[in-house]
Amino acid sequence: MGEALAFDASFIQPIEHRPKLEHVDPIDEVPTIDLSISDSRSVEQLVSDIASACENWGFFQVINHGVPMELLARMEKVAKLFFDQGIEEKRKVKRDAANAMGYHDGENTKNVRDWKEVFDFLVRDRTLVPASHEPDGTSLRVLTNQWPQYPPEFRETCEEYAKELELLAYKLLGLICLSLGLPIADRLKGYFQDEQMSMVRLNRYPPCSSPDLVLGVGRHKDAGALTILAQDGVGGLQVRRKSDGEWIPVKPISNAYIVNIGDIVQVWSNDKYESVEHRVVVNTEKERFSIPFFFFPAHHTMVKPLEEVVNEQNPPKYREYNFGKFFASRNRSDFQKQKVENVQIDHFRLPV
Ligand SMILES: O=C(O)CCC(=O)C(=O)O
Ligand SMILES: [Fe+2]
Repeated sequence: MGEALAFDASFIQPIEHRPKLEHVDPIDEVPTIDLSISDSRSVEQLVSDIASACENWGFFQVINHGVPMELLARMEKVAKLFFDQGIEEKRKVKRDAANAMGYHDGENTKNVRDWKEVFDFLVRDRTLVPASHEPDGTSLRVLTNQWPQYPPEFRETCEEYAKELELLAYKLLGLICLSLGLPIADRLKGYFQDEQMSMVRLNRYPPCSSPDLVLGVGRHKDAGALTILAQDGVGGLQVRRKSDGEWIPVKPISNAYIVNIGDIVQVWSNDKYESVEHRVVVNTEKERFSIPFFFFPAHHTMVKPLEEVVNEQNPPKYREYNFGKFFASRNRSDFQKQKVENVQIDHFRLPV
């Protein structure tokens, strides 16, 4: 992805979405939560910290999360070695309409091109997904991973990483369950076992001569249940603060993961927790790497407010929707510019 692309109009954000690049001093920041339990820190305290972070921010960072830091370091290394290759090499594992996994450098968020290149792989290889976004279509297709030859340890490292992150995802899902007052931490696990659609993405954001005109990823909400993100020390992720709508940078903390609530947890919690908008700004100097793990349930999951959460005073705010179809519609814009804004959970909101 060359610097000359800076002047390609497809990257240019509408004026109202261009980033302010001057330093913003956040009055308060995304909370950091220690996941370890000790004599001085009970599970109840941890669950209560998770509840406040989910309600107030929809985003938090976690430390003492159990993922070995040497494994993350190896992931960052193979990501860099892969992206540092020439475009011809990377395009050998290019994603296309037939295979959604692999390398690509042309994603659109809200119809503007993102200033990044990515490599995607599934946590469960050979995952079933709906063949089309059409609501009536019932046929499925199989998504498979494709792996580059270089670096040779790429595949093994990615597979090992995905397994570790899945464990962290279950841990966080359990804590979120408890924080919503559900009696059993494993209540939501069944939606993910066997056929989960979870995937890991390696992102590289190249430096850009006009960072004021573009975004690494345009503002968006994540469609899954949770996202668990590793970012390097460069910074660039910004979160829309719920209290005032300001874009607040998420400070890089070494050895921490950033966790955010996705659309599914918003619906499950009947809006107690919200999936918050975020975006990535780029800079003139440094390339940035990040690695999100998107925790997605099985394609056939029907998403609706949890029975344990709704009652007469808090009636369901959404009608149910099929996650696989939601995901398929959301991803259409990756290949073809869409004339309309892509699907959002608000389309399933029930009238009050
Ligand atoms: O790179 C980042 O910091 C965030 C990326 C992101 O939000 C996404 O890929 O959904
Ligand atoms: Fe995101």
